[in-house]
Amino acid sequence: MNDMSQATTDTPLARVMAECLRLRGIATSEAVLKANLRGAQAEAEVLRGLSELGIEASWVPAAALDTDLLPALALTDDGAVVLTGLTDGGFTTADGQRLTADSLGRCIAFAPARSADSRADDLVEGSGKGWFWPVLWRHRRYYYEAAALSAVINLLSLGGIIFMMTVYDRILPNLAFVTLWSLLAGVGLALVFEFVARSVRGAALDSAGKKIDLVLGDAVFSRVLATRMEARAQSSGAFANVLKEFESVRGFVTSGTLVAIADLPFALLFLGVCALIGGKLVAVPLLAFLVVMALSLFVQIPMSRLANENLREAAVRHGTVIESLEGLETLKALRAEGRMRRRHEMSSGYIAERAMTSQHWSNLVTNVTVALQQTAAALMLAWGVYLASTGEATAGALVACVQLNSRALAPLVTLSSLAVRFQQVRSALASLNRIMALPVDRDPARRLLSSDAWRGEIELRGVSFAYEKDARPALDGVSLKIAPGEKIAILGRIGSGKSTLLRVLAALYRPQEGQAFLDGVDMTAIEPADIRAALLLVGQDARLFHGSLRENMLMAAPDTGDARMLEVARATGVTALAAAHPLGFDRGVGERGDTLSGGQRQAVALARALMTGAPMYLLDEPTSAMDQQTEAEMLRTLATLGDKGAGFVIVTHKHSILPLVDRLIVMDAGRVVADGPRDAVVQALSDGKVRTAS
Ligand SMILES: Nc1ncnc2c1ncn2[C@@H]1O[C@H](COP(=O)(O)OP(=O)(O)OP(=O)(O)O)[C@@H](O)[C@H]1O
Repeated sequence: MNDMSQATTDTPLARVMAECLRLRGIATSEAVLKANLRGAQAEAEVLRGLSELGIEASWVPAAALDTDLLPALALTDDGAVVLTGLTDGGFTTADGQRLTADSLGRCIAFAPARSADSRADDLVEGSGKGWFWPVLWRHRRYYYEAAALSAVINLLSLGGIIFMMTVYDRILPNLAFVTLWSLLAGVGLALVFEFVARSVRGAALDSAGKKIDLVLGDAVFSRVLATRMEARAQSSGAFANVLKEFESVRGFVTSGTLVAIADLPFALLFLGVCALIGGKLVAVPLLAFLVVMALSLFVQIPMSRLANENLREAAVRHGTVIESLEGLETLKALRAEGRMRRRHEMSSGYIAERAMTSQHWSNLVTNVTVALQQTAAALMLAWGVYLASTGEATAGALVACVQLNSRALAPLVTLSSLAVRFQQVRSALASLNRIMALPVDRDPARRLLSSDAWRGEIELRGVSFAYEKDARPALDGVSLKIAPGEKIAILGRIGSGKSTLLRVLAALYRPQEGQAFLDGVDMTAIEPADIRAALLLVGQDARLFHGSLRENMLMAAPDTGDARMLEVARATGVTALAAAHPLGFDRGVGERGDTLSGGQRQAVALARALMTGAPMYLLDEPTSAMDQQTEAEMLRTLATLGDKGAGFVIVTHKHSILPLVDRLIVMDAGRVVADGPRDAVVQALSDGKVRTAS
């Protein structure tokens, strides 16, 4: 089987790959590989996913494998195997089979593990600028091609001008028709070449555009998904807007814009030729050229400021739009549409005003350039007449110089009209650089621990965490230990830090003080995907994603078969949801799960989590939107979970959940104020012996 999409989703490729990597001395778990390779459609995507984990790999045909590259992973008709040794004309696999090279598809060979050496870190981890220019540099071939073609086009156009001069100076006075037709044929040929060169140049830039788009687009989006929660922007809309701006950056570096830049040196060539032909006459276009250049550079100052202001306001406007769309129901119910509309209107007005001023500056440069182009032509002609009267210039030289003047100033007209865009792009690139420099979940310089056998034992030592720098900490010196399989409820008033505690346990946020351990290992030394697979969080908002019920159920465990899905669906009441729709498990759930009720969404979210078979679940009010009967069914499911050895930590405001747990933790103002066996804590609470801050 050579189709990666099949291999990564339908077969336990991640398991086989983890085994292969282990044999190669690279420790990584199935969970981590699944998290990074899921959805990889192309071979290059698999390599990119691995490279993000610091694993160097390459695709090779089976016949090219030698002992240095073994163990390697090979795709077969049934999935994947680990090749461990070479035999005559074939391979032995990790499970003792013998396979011929012909029966194998493409293979992945892994480079041996490298030790992390912090001495190189400064060079490797840049300030966020390293994502863009190196990619452009890698595609420089296309730009060289485009620049070479620009040279050809400019030189050919020079031929046209020389032709015109010859017609005036030699052909017209002598009525040399034969020469005229031969020259005309030459010019015709040059025009055909110019047309071809322009088309090829366009195609080269398009190819560069497509390739750069794929690489950079993916790099930016992957980085956004990998950004640490505490580092991401508060407004998703504003964040999304910066991503949208990536389009403008991409469009700029792969559009005809660069052609105008490549034309600029030829402006000097045209001026040089003008000096050769027209002598002193070149002073006129040279002066015009310098004035336009100076003006173009000067207007960059206000335009840069305007572009920055516009980008900021466009982010605010996008944030307003996204927030309004997400909360449309509530806005309508509160009749608060006007408030959002006004915010949108204000932003739009601000943006339009600045866009107009930018355009005004750009128009000024364009108009001045065009006016100077024409003035220079008129002045050259007038001065040319005087020069011609003294024999210093010919009529042909005059006509050629006027042409050269317009050719020399033409790229400036294009560039000045692109100045607005250039400033937008510069400003967008600066924002993107900031995003690309945000800290990510996974420190690429560290070789993180990875295993599939986490037991779910948790320990926090003096953990403190605040969402914002000077805000009161949401967790304040929390210390606790949770044994594998324990069933614990966390109680506490609203805002006491219960959800934050679960988020820190799931490694979504890192403690600013203190340490968190999983199975005795500091969580900062473990692959975040491993922590999240072992300590599975079901958040308060039970968020589903656009797609079918089945896709949502299988989201965290795509390799699971239908039998397991049905078992979990039955236990969580999701089968009833499927049965109520003609499409069954293929029914769509809408964006965010909007076509389901709140309680139904919670049932699916819980089922989705249970599919993974994690050793410990972190449940944040998982049944808050359910009716009594459904809740009772859920709780029975949770209890059976516990019986199978999995533990859970459940945040709840419901007393009906307490009989299910052995231990209670009470939180107040970010601190643990009571922790112990359930009955003892309930007693202490009812006796008023638990001291709270308020
Ligand atoms: N994303 C966030 N950004 C900033 N502050 C936050 C964020 N989430 C929570 N907080 C603050 O952190 C504190 C603890 O919130 P948390 O959600 O952990 O409380 P909780 O005990 O789970 O409350 P509830 O029972 O209402 O769910 C609160 O003061 C809250 O205002």
